[in-house]
Amino acid sequence: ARKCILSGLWKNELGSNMTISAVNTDGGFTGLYHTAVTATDKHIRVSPLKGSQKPTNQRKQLTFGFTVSWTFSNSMTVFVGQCFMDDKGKETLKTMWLLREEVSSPGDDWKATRVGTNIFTRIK
Ligand SMILES: O=C(CCCC[C@@H]1SC[C@@H]2NC(=O)N[C@@H]21)NCCc1cc([N+](=O)[O-])ccc1O
Repeated sequence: ARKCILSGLWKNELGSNMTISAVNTDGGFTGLYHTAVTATDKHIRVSPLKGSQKPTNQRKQLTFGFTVSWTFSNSMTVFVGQCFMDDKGKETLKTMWLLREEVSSPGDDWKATRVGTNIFTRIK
């Protein structure tokens, strides 16, 4: 494919994997996220994701964003990124994320958000 396509199965350098469903005409998509890591001692479970991308007819290397609402912890992560394709047609999703945990009081708000990067590649 000469254009990045988000739908399919992806993994990142932490060992997490995600499945993105078909992208609809307005760029919306849903999927499932299975994180390999967690900051809680909770048992990790698959969590839903919802996102949107710029329609591919405009961009080859499209930008996107998605939200994962964790089913096992009162926290939420948003990912934003871009799909890059090398000259062999290999796609890479370079992303940054914000992880917001639920804290018990506004006084703890300062420590409630973590930030990081993740790189995703396709799982054949
Ligand atoms: O762990 C999670 C959900 C999974 C996040 C996985 C991240 S998303 C970015 C990165 N990429 C990826 O694949 N996986 C990781 N929430 C913990 C928040 C939390 C922390 C504490 N605490 O630290 O005390 C207490 C209560 C809490 O709810």
